[in-house]
Amino acid sequence: MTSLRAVLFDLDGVLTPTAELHMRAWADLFAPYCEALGLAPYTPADYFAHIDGKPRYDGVATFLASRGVELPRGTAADAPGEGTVCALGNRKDEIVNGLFATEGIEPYPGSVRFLDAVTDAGALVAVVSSSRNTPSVLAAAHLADRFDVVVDGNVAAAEHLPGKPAPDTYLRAAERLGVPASESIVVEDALSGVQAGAAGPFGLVIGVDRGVGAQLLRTHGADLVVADLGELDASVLETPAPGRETRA
Ligand SMILES: O=P(O)(O)OC[C@H]1O[C@@H](O)[C@H](O)[C@@H](O)[C@@H]1O
Repeated sequence: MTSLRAVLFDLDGVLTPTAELHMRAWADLFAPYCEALGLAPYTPADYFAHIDGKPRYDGVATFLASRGVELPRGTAADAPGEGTVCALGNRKDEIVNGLFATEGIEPYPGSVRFLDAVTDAGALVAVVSSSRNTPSVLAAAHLADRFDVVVDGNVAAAEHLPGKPAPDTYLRAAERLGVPASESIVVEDALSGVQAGAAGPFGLVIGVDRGVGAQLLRTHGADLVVADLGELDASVLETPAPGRETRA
């Protein structure tokens, strides 16, 4: 049996509890927005279905579409506000950075134990996140020097890589590590993230259930679901994904 040689970790919700802060910031943005416009109220289910794991402006556009709202895209230089997709995304970025500063960022202890275990076993490791805040979140969590490769929202924008649920950012990370995707594990907590894993020829897709629900993670592409990465050890590097070789 071929060992899996690389582990590609999502960041928010997998390595750090920052998905929760992103979730709060999106609610702070969209709950009053929906109320003011008389739209159906924003709920946590909207985050999981439309926003979680996706690049910032894709999340805004997908949520607005769910309420039948279409705004001009605008540009990343738009002042935080409500007139364009980018302006709304930039407002949310102000809110989430405020939360990062006031709440602080510590990694999940179980995730650090799993990272230690696979690294000690010789696996190469990467972070693959849609977030453009990845460098500051990794630094705040004291994880910046733990990864061989980082493919984040900034790299994706610079290299014109489509974001999750497309598999491209994960494929790029495996390529940069010099490990075939088929020998790489994708670790994700978001539906868009496990979909990205299932859309590529990866060796294994692990779902971490931080609220999405184990069954939904499985039906969207996870081969294996855990509540916390502390449940796993380096033996996962020997885990074949059932039927994986028949996938794209
Ligand atoms: O706005 P950022 O920091 O670039 O992050 C984009 C997305 O990054 C993902 O990692 C989060 O799951 C989403 O909640 C977030 O919206």
